[in-house]
Amino acid sequence: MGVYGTATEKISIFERLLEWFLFRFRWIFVIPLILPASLAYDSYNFVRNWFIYKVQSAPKAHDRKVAKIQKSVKQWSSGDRKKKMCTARPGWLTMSFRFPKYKKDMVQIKTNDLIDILEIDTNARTVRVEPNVTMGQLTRTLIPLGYTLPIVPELDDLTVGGMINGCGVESSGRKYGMFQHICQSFEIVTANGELIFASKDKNSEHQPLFYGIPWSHGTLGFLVAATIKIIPCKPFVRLTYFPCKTQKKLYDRLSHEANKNDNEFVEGIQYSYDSGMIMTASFTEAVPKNGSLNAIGRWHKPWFFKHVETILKSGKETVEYIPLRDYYHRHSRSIFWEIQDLIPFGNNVLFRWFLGWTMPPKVSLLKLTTSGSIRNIYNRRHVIQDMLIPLDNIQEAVDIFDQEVQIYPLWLCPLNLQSSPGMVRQRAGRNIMYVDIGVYGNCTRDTYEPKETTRKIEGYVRSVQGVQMLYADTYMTPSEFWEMFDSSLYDWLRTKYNCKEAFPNVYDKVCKAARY
Ligand SMILES: Cc1cc2nc3c(=O)[nH]c(=O)nc-3n(C[C@H](O)[C@H](O)[C@H](O)COP(=O)(O)OP(=O)(O)OC[C@H]3O[C@@H](n4cnc5c(N)ncnc54)[C@H](O)[C@@H]3O)c2cc1C
Ligand SMILES: NC(=O)C1=CN([C@@H]2O[C@H](COP(=O)(O)OP(=O)(O)OC[C@H]3O[C@@H](n4cnc5c(N)ncnc54)[C@H](OP(=O)(O)O)[C@@H]3O)[C@@H](O)[C@H]2O)C=CC1
Ligand SMILES: CC(C)=CCC[C@@H](C)[C@H]1CC[C@H]2C3=C(CC[C@]12C)[C@@]1(C)CC[C@H](O)C[C@@H]1CC3
Repeated sequence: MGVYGTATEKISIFERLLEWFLFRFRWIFVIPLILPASLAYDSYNFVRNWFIYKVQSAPKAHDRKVAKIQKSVKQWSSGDRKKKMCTARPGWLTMSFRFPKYKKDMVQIKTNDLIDILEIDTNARTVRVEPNVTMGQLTRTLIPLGYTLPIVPELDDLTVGGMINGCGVESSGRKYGMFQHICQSFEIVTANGELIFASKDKNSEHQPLFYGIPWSHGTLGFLVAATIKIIPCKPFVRLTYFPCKTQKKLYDRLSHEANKNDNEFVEGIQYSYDSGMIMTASFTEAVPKNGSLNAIGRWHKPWFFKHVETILKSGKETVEYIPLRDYYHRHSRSIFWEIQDLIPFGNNVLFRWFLGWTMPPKVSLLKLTTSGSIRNIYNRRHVIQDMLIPLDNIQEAVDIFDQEVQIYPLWLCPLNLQSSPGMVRQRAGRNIMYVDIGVYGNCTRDTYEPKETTRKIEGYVRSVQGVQMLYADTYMTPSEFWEMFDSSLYDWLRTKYNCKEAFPNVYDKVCKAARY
């Protein structure tokens, strides 16, 4: 029997065929099981969250929940401290492809029930939330009140805790930066069980901790609440599509629009080496009489990236009016473009009209049911990476992605990176326009080796003072990691707040060895 693979990973033709079959025909399982389960899960949460919000029981319950967390941490602190702590959020719920290995050897602190919006203060223009509140929950609550978060990372199930302890980017990043930049303060349970308030305010005693938390992945304390800025919004966005048929036009347009103050939102989708679409949007009160309304979130509508591709093919600059919530979650229904591997015929008009209302499958349930064989295929062929690099380097960066993985579409999301203290190293002393290049899909290059290829890309990203989003697989060594990220504030905070015994170092949580 023929054997394929690298020296470390030999597999037979039979195994490969079985994997391929399971991957290709996964929809047989996804449609009758995962879709109804996703619908049931979402419906339950919708009703539960609506009820809790209406009876306003969350703020009282919050103090009780936090006291329980403090008690568990104090118990750990007075114990033998042989094991370190992490949250008890199960690996399958998290928005990365990997299952965290580290959790099973650690003391898991139950932060799972911190799932409520605590307070919306329209005078102060803030919302105070628990960390497991999701982006979908926030847009559903805030938009009808005429408010929104300045940055809404698009997948419905992303959590505030993940966006703060990890990182969050979205098409309004050109104006507001990353999710951490729209936060005002964090309430943290420290390694000795104390509850502290870390605020952006320069007079706040714990201000350095406020800057240290983003990207630290829960290794400086447990986040139990966050106060985030809100801004007034309007019910629609006016979205302009700029088709670009050469790479130069695409990047020139991206750079021009990212630096233009009138744009609230700017994103690009690159469909091939030399073509793509740049989209800009701003809030608008109503659809003008001759305007074209497109409720892209409705169940029977084409997947957003396919709709954009159709406009690209037409080559016509186009304007559409889109309901705000549909715009924010435009990539949810097709999980960017990942859905085409799971349900290849999902964008067919008949499927959309008959079963579109059951979509999308929940990422967490897909993750929970990813068998070993499917995981092998993903490990060998599939790339899920986001690299944040200076916008001026985009051409060079895409050349490297093209040479190494040749995956399209690419997601291009400009973001204004502030020069503030913290793990993300940006020492210019002024804001610099970065771009997140998101690569999600199957690699078509024969030379692709997950580790070597990713290391080459990581090396390039470091060389231009870029950073890799840490939900993705990172193959860097500790010294390479700390060359990419800034440890000065982090290390000092680890000592000041007695974190070294309590929590692993962030590298040990995010490196490949810590994940299945
Ligand atoms: C031994 C020790 C003691 C410490 N004691 C305290 C303390 O008492 N109080 C306290 O608050 N902190 C303390 N810290 C933390 C310290 O504030 C941070 O490490 C701080 O970021 C160091 O700044 P730096 O410019 O020296 O380092 P750098 O490594 O140059 O920069 C650190 C961060 O600041 C950013 N930065 C650099 N230049 C600029 C700029 N011009 N504009 C905006 N951002 C910039 C960088 O991007 C980076 O994220 C201590 C750290 C150490 C190692
Ligand atoms: N548009 C975007 O920006 C997108 C971003 N992502 C990425 O997905 C991830 C978010 O996924 P999500 O499932 O929401 O979050 P996760 O559960 O994956 O959490 C991410 C990290 O934050 C830590 N964390 C979460 N909550 C707390 C808390 N209350 N206290 C302390 N630490 C905490 C976790 O620690 P522990 O390991 O202890 O649980 C974990 O290390 C982010 O890393 C983000 O970068 C993914 C898709 C889109
Ligand atoms: C916009 C940014 C910054 C990132 C988007 C990343 C997402 C596209 C990925 C994050 C987690 C990924 C998972 C999958 C697809 C791609 C992501 C949503 C799967 C659903 C693919 C199918 C597997 O069986 C389960 C995966 C879980 C994680």
